[in-house]
Amino acid sequence: MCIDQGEAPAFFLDDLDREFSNGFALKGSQTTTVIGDKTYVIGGTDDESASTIGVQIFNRSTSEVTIPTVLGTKPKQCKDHAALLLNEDRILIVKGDSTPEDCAWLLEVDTKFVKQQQNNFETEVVAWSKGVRGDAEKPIVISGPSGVGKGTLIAKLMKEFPFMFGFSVSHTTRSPREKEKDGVHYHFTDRSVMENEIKDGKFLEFASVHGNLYGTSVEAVEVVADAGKRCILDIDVQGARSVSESSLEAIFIFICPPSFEVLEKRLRDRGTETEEQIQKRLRNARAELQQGQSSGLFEHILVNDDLETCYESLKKVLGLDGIAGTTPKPKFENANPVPKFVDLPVDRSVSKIDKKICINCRSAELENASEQLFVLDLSSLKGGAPGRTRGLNMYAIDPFANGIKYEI
Ligand SMILES: Nc1ncnc2c1ncn2[C@@H]1O[C@H](COP(=O)(O)OP(=O)(O)OP(=O)(O)O)[C@@H](O)[C@H]1O
Ligand SMILES: Nc1nc2c(ncn2[C@@H]2O[C@H](COP(=O)(O)O)[C@@H](O)[C@H]2O)c(=O)[nH]1
Repeated sequence: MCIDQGEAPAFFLDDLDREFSNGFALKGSQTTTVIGDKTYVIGGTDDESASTIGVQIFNRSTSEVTIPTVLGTKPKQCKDHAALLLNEDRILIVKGDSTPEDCAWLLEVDTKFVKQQQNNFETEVVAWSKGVRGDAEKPIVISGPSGVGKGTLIAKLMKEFPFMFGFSVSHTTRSPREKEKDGVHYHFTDRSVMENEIKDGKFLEFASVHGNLYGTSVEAVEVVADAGKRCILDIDVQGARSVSESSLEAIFIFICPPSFEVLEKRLRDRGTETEEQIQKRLRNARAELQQGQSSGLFEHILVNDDLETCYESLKKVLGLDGIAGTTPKPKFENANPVPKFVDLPVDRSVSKIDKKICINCRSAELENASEQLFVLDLSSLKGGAPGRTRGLNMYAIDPFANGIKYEI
């Protein structure tokens, strides 16, 4: 067997007590998890039409129930789930009747990220992130004044290494330029829509740049990582600072022009801005150059004088000098049968052995097998909300093939 032997499984059955002192009663599939004075009630909502799993907090010292601000992508409702407290700061939710890709979710309740957001929102905050397998390489943040050549360098990188890099498509309230496509260069949006989405916690970072709103959604970064690629963000210095303070670990690169005059010429020659906008961008460039070079935020500062020389320096920083970029990464092929569904036992109990969560799934997958053991290995979890918690390992153990592990 690949789970540790000799340790008695600890069974978790959360909601033994289904009524609270203030008369608040749990509904069918809701579970409770206690942390200090707070009981997190997970599942269902007051609005039964809601399609995602709801969260309420019962404060035992005040007997009040609050609905927190919920950040991150929320998991879809399911008929059943199990809840397990991890490290006093996040709760693992195992969805019953789900696919392996959608079975593990983490609700951060007291992590560094949640504490920061509580200060911003001045409310109770919790944040969902989806547990996913494998690691993602650190995203690359590229900043520099408007017209310095960030977009040109990124386009070269993506062209040479199409299988390696993916671009984080930002949201912006500025109007599209002639050749720009919605959803490719930017998600073009209205200010009021974007402001509401910012309030809803959709953005990893956002800033007002040259009079318009720009922002990186959590989803923009995560879809690139989900596709197995390394994410590139083209954002201004304010945005880079916000990313450095977020839970996203990234590499920060600042691009400088050889001189202010050259920067001005490139902006003018590009021909995409009015004179008024050019003046505004140049005024902002002075401040950005000063901050970029002196803030200590950027680990790498490159001068874009000759394009090819700067591109080679960028490749070197990324460890790509001498690497051919056209070969796709081999896909992981799994020869073993894998279960299509994770189904919780009737009593919703799952057992935790060290950092492994074991679930006796009812399975229609394996003929003659009434159940099979499904293991969620949390020993290499990385990152956290917003978005995805990576490094989850999942495998099934065939009850008939002693010791054979099926990677999912
Ligand atoms: N090394 C270079 N030498 C000469 N021209 C360059 C060089 N790098 C970029 N350019 C040109 O400068 C202009 C501005 O480049 P680009 O649009 O990539 O800048 P940017 O930093 O992405 O600007 P913004 O922040 O406004 O999006 C473009 O016309 C591009 O072709
Ligand atoms: N903070 C953020 N800055 C962003 C984002 N997307 C782009 N940008 C920066 O805005 C300026 C202007 O871009 P332009 O396309 O109008 O020329 C440039 O410096 C970009 O780096 C973002 O999501 N967040």
